[in-house]
Amino acid sequence: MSTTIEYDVVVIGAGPVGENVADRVVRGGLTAAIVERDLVGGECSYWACMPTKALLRSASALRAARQVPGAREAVTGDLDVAAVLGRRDSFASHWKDDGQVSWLESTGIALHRGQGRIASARVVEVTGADGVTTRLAAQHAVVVATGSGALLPDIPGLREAAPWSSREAASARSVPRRLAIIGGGVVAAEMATAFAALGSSVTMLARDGVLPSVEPFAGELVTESLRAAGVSVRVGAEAVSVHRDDNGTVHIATADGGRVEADEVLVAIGRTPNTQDIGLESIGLAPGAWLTVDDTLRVTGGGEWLYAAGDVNRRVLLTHQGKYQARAVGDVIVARAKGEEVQDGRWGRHAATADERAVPQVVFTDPEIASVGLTAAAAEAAGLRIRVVDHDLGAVAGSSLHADGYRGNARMIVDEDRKVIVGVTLAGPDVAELIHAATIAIVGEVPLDRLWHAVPAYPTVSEIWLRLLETYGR
Ligand SMILES: Cc1cc2nc3c(=O)[nH]c(=O)nc-3n(C[C@H](O)[C@H](O)[C@H](O)COP(=O)(O)OP(=O)(O)OC[C@H]3O[C@@H](n4cnc5c(N)ncnc54)[C@H](O)[C@@H]3O)c2cc1C
Ligand SMILES: NC(=O)c1ccc[n+]([C@@H]2O[C@H](COP(=O)([O-])OP(=O)(O)OC[C@H]3O[C@@H](n4cnc5c(N)ncnc54)[C@H](O)[C@@H]3O)[C@@H](O)[C@H]2O)c1
Repeated sequence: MSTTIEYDVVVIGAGPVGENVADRVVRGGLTAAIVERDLVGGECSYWACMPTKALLRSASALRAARQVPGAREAVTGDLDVAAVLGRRDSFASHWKDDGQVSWLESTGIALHRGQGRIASARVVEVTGADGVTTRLAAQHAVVVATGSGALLPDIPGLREAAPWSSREAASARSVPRRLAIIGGGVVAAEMATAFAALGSSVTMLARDGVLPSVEPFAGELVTESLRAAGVSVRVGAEAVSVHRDDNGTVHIATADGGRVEADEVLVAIGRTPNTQDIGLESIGLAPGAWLTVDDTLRVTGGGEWLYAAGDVNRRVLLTHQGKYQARAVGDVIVARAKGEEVQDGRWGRHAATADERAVPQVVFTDPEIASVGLTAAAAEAAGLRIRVVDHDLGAVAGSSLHADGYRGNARMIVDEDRKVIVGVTLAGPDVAELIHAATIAIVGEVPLDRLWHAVPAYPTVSEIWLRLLETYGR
């Protein structure tokens, strides 16, 4: 055991969230160390957001070109799979973290490589690959930003069949001829889209439906388009046993008596927190559990020095929202350390208020699903008196120009008591870039009367805003 190194703040986990926490802390004038056992940059950079979106982007560009006469005629071939995988490799930085390490160096954040474990209040021990343990003492705070890993269900034979998690899908070196996917959520839908476009024969076992947490019309559009792309979407099918035979073929049996054969099976049924081996037991918390936090990201029952941000607190499992939490937690640690005022009220600088009801997400399927805030079902469950306003996204001038046969739908949820928007879902080609306008309307609680004065440019797809307001009525 070496001597103890002291910092103001110690962050465990150098994913996008941990990096941003450390950055805010250092910008605020404190010293910070970050502990990472794998690659600096985390899941998002190497095995999640970036490589998966790179896998999807080429097919999406090809589809877009094929929907516009003139461009369509210029597209004469299919996807170049090797080029797609090559571009993906570069977006995953070839699974090397030199770039991110240089950034850490430039900001003055100290990096300690190894498994970080809380040893006692304010103390983190880091065990490196060489077995040497370094002790870090945090003057003000320890922030757990260890993220999440893929959840594996207890299906007989599944583990022995060496299934893919999202990691193997995102970093695949080749495209399996047949790919089975257990799950129907975001990872399953995106990877079915990507691998079908890359040439796999894909079967999706969507026990609870396709994208069950988005507005139903959006899930239906994606299901329809996956089927049109040749994906066998089996809604309601539950895998009950899995077996990989000596030839490498995976056999899956479903509860309804169905059978699926594949070369690889991807499991995408949600996440589990990376808290199994971070020393939580040393401070009386349960290993393996999600960490519950207050709005300033302080861990419930963890002592005033312990915070958790990003996937590990289960508030929202998305990079941008985790980074938003990181800004709040970094700033609140600095404020508390300096004895400055803590602004933890609703929408205060140090509170992650948007996590509750203003979270944007884009699912990069065909069509894209962009949403923010509440769905109609969620708003009703929350007891709001709402009006649901739907409009055909393909019926605005900008959409018809954007692509021939543009198909899509838009839904706006209005809180009738406050006359503000509390949810928006857009389903259609290239809607990703439209969603921020909705996020601003929701976070700003812009009254509908005022939104009439936010005039969308003609002829853009954004004219959907005007159509939604007209449908609602003035
Ligand atoms: C396939 C897939 C695609 C996704 N696509 C998107 C997307 O398009 N957009 C989006 O917003 N979100 C997306 N997400 C979600 C996104 O990846 C996560 O929300 C994000 O990575 C969370 O960041 P984080 O920093 O909390 O955790 P992570 O990125 O998981 O980083 C945690 C880091 O902590 C390290 N660590 C863990 N335990 C220890 C320890 N004890 N000691 C030292 N280091 C440790 C890990 O090695 C890791 O580097 C996707 C997720 C998946 C699975
Ligand atoms: N574009 C993006 O923003 C993006 C892309 C990928 C992942 N992510 C994030 O990563 C996280 C993980 O994604 P995910 O798809 O693994 O989880 P998810 O929560 O989106 O979907 C999991 C799905 O699996 C189903 N399921 C649960 N247990 C099952 C079982 N035993 N058998 C069959 N189905 C089962 C659930 O009903 C759910 O539909 C999500 O929270 C998501 O927000 C985001």
